[in-house]
Amino acid sequence: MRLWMIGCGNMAGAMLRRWIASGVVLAEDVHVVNRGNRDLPLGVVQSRDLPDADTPDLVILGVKPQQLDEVAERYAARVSAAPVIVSMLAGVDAAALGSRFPGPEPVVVMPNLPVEIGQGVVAIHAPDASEAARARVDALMAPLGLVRWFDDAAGFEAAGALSGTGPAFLFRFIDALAAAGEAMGLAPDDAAAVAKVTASGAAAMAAASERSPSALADAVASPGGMTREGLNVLDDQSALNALLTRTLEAAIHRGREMAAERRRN
Ligand SMILES: NC(=O)C1=CN([C@@H]2O[C@H](COP(=O)(O)OP(=O)(O)OC[C@H]3O[C@@H](n4cnc5c(N)ncnc54)[C@H](OP(=O)(O)O)[C@@H]3O)[C@@H](O)[C@H]2O)C=CC1
Ligand SMILES: O=C(O)[C@@H]1CCC=N1
Repeated sequence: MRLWMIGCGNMAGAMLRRWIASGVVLAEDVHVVNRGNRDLPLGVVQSRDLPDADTPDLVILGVKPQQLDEVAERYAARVSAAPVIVSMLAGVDAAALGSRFPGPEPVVVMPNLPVEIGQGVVAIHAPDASEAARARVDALMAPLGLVRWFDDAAGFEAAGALSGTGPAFLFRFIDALAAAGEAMGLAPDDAAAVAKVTASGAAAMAAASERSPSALADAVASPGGMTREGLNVLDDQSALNALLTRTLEAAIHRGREMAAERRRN
């Protein structure tokens, strides 16, 4: 599959590394346009402009949402013959994408960083996409992890916010566990190592188990033991649930503000 990638930083770079590692894309079939060269897989061409070669099978947009108009102005005509353009820009819906890039079918995705190891989530919203566009996007996204199409905008917004931002919240949780360990007297290195492996082991178990995370928590909490006392703190007045609901609400609120900014422009 031949790709042109306009903007390839943290997120698009993570996707690209997985595409190449999985073999779904060959490095020599990828042309990246960034403002400066990045550390990308060997064989990927990087430049400051799109090539004059034939149009690719897919164009991937990986710049920041605030850069949408700048890159549309510069590249819309050049990509107009491509069959599909995929945007990962938060707060940029299919209408905002399609109006700036006439020609290709617009597909909006919200990936997350663990796609780099094939354990990410890619939420996709493109209710009007043709079967051919869906098949092409599915083939590309399959090696990244869980791929879910949401035909309703609300479902896509909620799933995209949860999966797209979620890794950052979990990374914070790991740090908070380590900090709590330090507060109990652990050396920083020990606290960080123990917190990381505790998190990765528990996450892997939750993903693989037929038991729910709640049932697994109960399995850790021996009756009358230590864990239950700790869970009682987290569960008191649904403290953790309330905190995460507020967290996700704040992220979604910002996504809506960004979407409104793109509509105004
Ligand atoms: N980070 C994440 O976990 C997620 C991010 N996203 C979305 O991904 C997008 C990128 O975010 P992220 O990867 O974090 O940001 P980065 O800043 O890491 O990546 C942006 C990339 O765009 C390039 N760029 C900027 N301006 C231009 C231009 N005019 N022409 C060509 N390339 C340009 C930058 O190049 P240079 O470095 O040379 O300036 C950089 O490589 C955002 O829209 C965000 O909403 C979506 C889901 C998750
Ligand atoms: O923070 C952001 O805006 C992007 C979208 C989801 C994750 N990162």
